Amino acid sequence: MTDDTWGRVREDLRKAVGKNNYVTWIEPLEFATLENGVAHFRAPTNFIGNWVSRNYGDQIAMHMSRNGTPVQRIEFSVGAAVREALAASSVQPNSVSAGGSNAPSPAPRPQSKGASDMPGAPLDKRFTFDSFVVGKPNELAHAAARRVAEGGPVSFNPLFLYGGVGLGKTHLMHAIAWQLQTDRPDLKVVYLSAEQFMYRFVQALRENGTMQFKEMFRSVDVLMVDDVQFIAGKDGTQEEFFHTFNALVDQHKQIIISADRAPVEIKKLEDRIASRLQSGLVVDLHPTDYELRLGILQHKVDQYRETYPGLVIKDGVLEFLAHRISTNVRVLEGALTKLFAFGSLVGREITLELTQDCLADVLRASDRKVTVEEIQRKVSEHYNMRLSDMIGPKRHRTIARPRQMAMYLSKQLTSRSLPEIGRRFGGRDHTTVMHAVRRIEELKAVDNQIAEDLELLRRMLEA
Ligand SMILES: Nc1ncnc2c1ncn2[C@@H]1O[C@H](COP(=O)(O)OP(=O)(O)OP(=O)(O)O)[C@@H](O)[C@H]1O
Repeated sequence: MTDDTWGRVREDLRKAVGKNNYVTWIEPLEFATLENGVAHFRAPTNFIGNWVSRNYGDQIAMHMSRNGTPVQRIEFSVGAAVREALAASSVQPNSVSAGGSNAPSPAPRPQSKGASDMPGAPLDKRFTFDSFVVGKPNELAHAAARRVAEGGPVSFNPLFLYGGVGLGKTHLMHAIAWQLQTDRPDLKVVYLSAEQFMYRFVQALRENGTMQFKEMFRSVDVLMVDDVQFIAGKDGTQEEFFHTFNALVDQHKQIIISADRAPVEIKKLEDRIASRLQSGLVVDLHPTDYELRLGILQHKVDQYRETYPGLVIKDGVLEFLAHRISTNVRVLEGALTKLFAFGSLVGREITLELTQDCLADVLRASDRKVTVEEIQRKVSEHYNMRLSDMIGPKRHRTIARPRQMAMYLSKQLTSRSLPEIGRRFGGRDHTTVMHAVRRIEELKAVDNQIAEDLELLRRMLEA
């Protein structure tokens, strides 16, 4: 492909994706080679490459083909060329987690005091408190987020939100930002991913702009950093983050952090940083339960009604989905989107049968995988004991026996190793788990009650 052709493709893409998206995502790309139908591009960072690949890959391929260069695949690698345009651009890359694969165009960055010269990512306009469904697994995180969003005196700093993939961390952070923008436009609110923080920092180092970088970050009123686990092991960035963090806390500025796990569990994160991160309020988003999943689906269906008026969804379909898709909310949403699109395309009402056909692959992929935590919960409910006793030190038979059963079930139903199971049971040794497994196997053979209980628990867990 000649430079001319790439020029025309870029022009078409600019029209197709809009100026902001174009400047942020397409302009930094450098066309490298075209071989055997594979177009190779260099992107300034992995982050940009991944994002473009997921969100604009098809469009790039299409416009190349339309301009006489048919391609089957687009590939990205990280190249040395970092376009000045990106550095100079006031529009910064959105976080991957802020959008996911079906992310809409980034909304305009919130306008706030001094926002024009601040780094930060655009907010997703769908991620507000109104669209966040609250249930038991996320009620504490939601309440804490609401409190911070009031913008009153800082009562816990930082607010540290953690939880597994797709459980709503980014959604809550954006919701806080949106509310603050509306109610407290006087505050400088900055949201960005830890990867972007690093990117800005490295860029500042390269351009001798560290002073400016420091001043910029230390002048914000509310700083939100998403997916902070990303900076673990990146020494320079950790150090800078630590100083930024301390400077803001000293000034009583609110900091909100998210990660995929608790601060102490983030490997290669310096101890002093981990301890700083947990010095405020640490709340986790638990895996969704059935009720929450159903609530989210119902909420989404209400929203979809505007796009697909008249589309009928039969009783039992949402319950079926809430039951069968228990991985994460993003997958749940994706399934519903596909179902609605399919239903409206074929002009049929959405029945259970259609759902099973249309979502066969999604349903297969999310066949239930039992976790040690679920096992602990179910077993403690069954024996009417406190969940904390599962991991606690008590050795009385009424507690020790169910604990051994939970260890046994964990070995049977999950792929966790003995040491991993031991760690999840309050840091016990793998020999303790091994002993428990053997003991329960023996008891099962001679004690009908235990055998029945185990069978019942297994069925409940695999349901
Ligand atoms: N309680 C909820 N109510 C409504 N939507 C939700 C809820 N929880 C998650 N979602 C939706 O699920 C999707 C994934 O959420 P989000 O991106 O916030 O997850 P995350 O925890 O940041 O995940 P990651 O670890 O991948 O960054 C989003 O579209 C979000 O709107």
